[in-house]
Amino acid sequence: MLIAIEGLDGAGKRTLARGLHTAWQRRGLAVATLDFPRYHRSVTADLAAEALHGEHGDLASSVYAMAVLFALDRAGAVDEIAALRARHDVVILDRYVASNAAYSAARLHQDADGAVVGWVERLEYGRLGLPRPDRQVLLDVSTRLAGRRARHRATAESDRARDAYERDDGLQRRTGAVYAGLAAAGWGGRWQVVGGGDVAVDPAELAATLLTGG
Ligand SMILES: Nc1ncnc2c1ncn2[C@@H]1O[C@H](COP(=O)(O)OP(=O)(O)OP(=O)(O)O)[C@@H](O)[C@H]1O
Ligand SMILES: Cc1cn([C@H]2C[C@H](O)[C@@H](COP(=O)(O)O)O2)c(=O)[nH]c1=O
Repeated sequence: MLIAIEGLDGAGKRTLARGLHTAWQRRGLAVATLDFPRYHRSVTADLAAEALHGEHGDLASSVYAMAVLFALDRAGAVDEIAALRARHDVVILDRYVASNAAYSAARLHQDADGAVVGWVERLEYGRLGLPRPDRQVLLDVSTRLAGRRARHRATAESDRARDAYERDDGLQRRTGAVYAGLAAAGWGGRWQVVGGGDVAVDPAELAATLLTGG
């Protein structure tokens, strides 16, 4: 089972992914987690991060160029995803293709049925051959809470200074709206929305729900 966790910067995706991982392991399942972008493992991922921290000239100003970098990072992981799926009951992806759709559309002030969302779908699920996830979990934390967590993390961890997307409150707000639209439309497969109203998500409960298909 391939599960993608999606949401805003600072929403708590990594924390939730760890919680799900532990919950499924406790049930005796073989679980693997893969984070995107694959920092320090993929040149394209590192180029994207560097661009979002002000390097590489005007690279970050191009929505499509940034999206291609993120997509090529994932394309380089197609075999790895297949191998992980072959050896595990559950593979958790911390961000996946929908991140590219949501952030690109938000940057272009488009919504979930805008042109760039269709372009991401054709590029990644089409030409690059990425597998569609069995379930996409949208961690629907408010922009305010996600922003507060991202700011707190930036002060607490010296290597986690906020990047250009994280500093842009308007972009985060629009990204949240696009994510909601993608989930409502069932973009790329089935979605489960959790954490709305900033309620705490119990990873063990969610792990059980995802397995039973609820
Ligand atoms: N449920 C929670 N309650 C309190 N703090 C949380 C919770 N979830 C995450 N945090 C904290 O918020 C910060 C961001 O969390 P996390 O790294 O999991 O977010 P993320 O969505 O993976 O972020 P990004 O996409 O920017 O990497 C971290 O400092 C984390 O400890
Ligand atoms: C994978 C991916 C990410 N992004 C955006 C989302 C974030 O703002 C940055 C960096 O990701 P991180 O999880 O905060 O490290 O990049 C994107 O636009 N498209 C993608 O495919």
